[in-house]
Amino acid sequence: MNFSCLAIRVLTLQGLCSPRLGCLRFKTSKFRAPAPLSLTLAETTASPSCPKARPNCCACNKTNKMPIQAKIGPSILNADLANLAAESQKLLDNGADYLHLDVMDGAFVPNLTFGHPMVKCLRNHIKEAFFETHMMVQNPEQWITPMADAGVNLYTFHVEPVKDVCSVTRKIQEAGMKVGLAIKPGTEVKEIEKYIDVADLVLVMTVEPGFGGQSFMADMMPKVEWLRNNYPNLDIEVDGGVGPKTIDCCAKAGANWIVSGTAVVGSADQRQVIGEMRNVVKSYLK
Ligand SMILES: O=C(CO)[C@H](O)[C@H](O)COP(=O)(O)O
Repeated sequence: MNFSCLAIRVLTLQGLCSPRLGCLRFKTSKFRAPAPLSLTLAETTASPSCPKARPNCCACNKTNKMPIQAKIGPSILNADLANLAAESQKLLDNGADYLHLDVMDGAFVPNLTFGHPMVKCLRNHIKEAFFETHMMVQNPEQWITPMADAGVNLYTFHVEPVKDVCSVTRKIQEAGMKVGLAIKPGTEVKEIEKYIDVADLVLVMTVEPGFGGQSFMADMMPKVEWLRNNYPNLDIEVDGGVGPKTIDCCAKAGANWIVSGTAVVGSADQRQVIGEMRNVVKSYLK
C-alpha cells in the first residue's frame, strides 16, 4: 500500500472519513496546483449534513456538490484531425459542453492518435473549453505532467493496466486536474468500487476502446445503473456508439456525461444532435 492509500486507511480508522476506503478527496484548482497531502487534509472539513463525511464526498451522497448536470462531449476521433482546432471550435459553437480527446498509444489499444504536444497546440487555439483526455495508454502515469502542462482539465485513464490506481489518482490531483476512471467492456464495475470516492467521474466504455464508429453495447448499461444507484452524485460518462438512437438507454441507466463521436461529428446539424441528446439526459435527471 502506498503512502496516499495508507493515509486514507488511517483517516478511515480514525473516524475522520466515511467507513468506505478511499473517501479522501484532494482539493484541486484549474491547472497546476501541487498540494502536499498534509495540506489537503487540513483543508477538509465535515459537511453539516454528513458529519463524518468530507465536502464533495460522493460516497455518502450527502454532499455540498452541485447537482449532476447533463454534459455532451463530442469525441474528435473521427473528425478531420488536420483541422483539429477548427473542428473543435465548430463543435463548441454548436453547443458542446466539453471536448473528449482520445489519446491512444498503439499498445493499450491497437490504434494511434496524438499526445500532449497536439493537445497543447489545441489549447493555444481554444482557451476556455473544458478538455477531457481519454487516456487509452499502457502507462497513464507517464503523461500526467505533460497533459496538465498542456491545459487538460479532466484526465481519464483506464484502470486495467495500472498497478497502483491510488498513486495515479493522487498524482493527477496534485497536477491540478480532475480524475476520471475508465473501464473497458470486460472490466466489472466492482473492480473500481474502492477507488470511486477519489474520482470525479467514471467512464463506462460502451465499445472496445480503439476506434470510433463501432456499435453501441447495450449490455454495459447494468454497470451504469449500478453506479447511479450507489452514487447518485457521481458524474458517469458513457463512450462508444452513443448517438440519438442510443442516448435514451444511456440516460435512463443514469449516465450524465455523454461522449459522442461519429453521430455528432458526422452530422449535418451538430447543434440539433447535441441539443437532442442533452434534452434526453436532462429528462432523466432528478
Ligand atoms: O474512445 C473512443 C474509441 O475508443 C471514442 O471516443 C468513441 O468510440 C467515440 O466514437 P463513436 O461515438 O463514433 O463511437
